[in-house]
Amino acid sequence: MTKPIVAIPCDFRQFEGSNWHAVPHQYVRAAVEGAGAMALLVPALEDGNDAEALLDRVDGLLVSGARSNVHPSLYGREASEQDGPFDPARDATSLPLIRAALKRGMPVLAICRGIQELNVALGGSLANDIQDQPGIWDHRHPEHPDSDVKYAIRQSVSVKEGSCLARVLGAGEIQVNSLHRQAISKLAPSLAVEALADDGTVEAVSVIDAKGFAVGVQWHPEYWVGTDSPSGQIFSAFGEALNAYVAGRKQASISA
Ligand SMILES: N[C@@H](CCC(=O)NCCCC(=O)O)C(=O)O
Repeated sequence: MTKPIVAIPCDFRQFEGSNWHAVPHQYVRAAVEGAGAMALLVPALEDGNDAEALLDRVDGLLVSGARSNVHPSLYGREASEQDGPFDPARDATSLPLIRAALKRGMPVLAICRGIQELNVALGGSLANDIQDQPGIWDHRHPEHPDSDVKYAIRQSVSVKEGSCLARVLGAGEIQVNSLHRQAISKLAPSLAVEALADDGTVEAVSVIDAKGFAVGVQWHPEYWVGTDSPSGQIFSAFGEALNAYVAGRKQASISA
């Protein structure tokens, strides 16, 4: 069977004095090794991307994490200095892709910034610097040069009974990593909470009545996909959904 192709929207970044379209390798590796797919990186453009044309050529969408934050104007708020850094090109690329992929029933896995984009794309809002709120932990990564330390598994989340994730991981407590200072505030109407941290932070969602796999997680299953069981199970389930989508497309083209 031909490998499914997963679109991954890039960040618009500046390295070595020039502008780059970039995705951290861990997401590409997880798509390839965890989901058995090929990764297609989508340039982050404020204008010029055609979501429908792109989705006609891929089989799924993987929306990665990023240091930048979704611009508050996209969920009806004024932006302040503290809300940054921003990446408007990433916003302009990701949000239309998320909406269009969900409309087609294409598998979507949204991670960290990705779950935040999923929520905003569907009409929800975000809270900034959640660690400053009473009773909320510090979900940010430890400042450390070693990525394995930054992405260390160090937090419990509880997967809800009867959720999509429960069908993949089983309901109950799992251990995850945590590298974020924003989180879902107003939940988009078409999203269901799938997992919560002990401090009440939304850690996973799914799209209600989605035609296919449509899950967002606030943690980073991509990083330990090869060694951490829940991480591997999430990407394996994503891969199964991708293959089912490919088979469905083939069947539709035969019947047409
Ligand atoms: N900016 C958002 C999303 C955080 C996120 O995606 N983190 C992964 C990258 C971590 C890093 O390299 O710093 C937030 O802070 O909530």
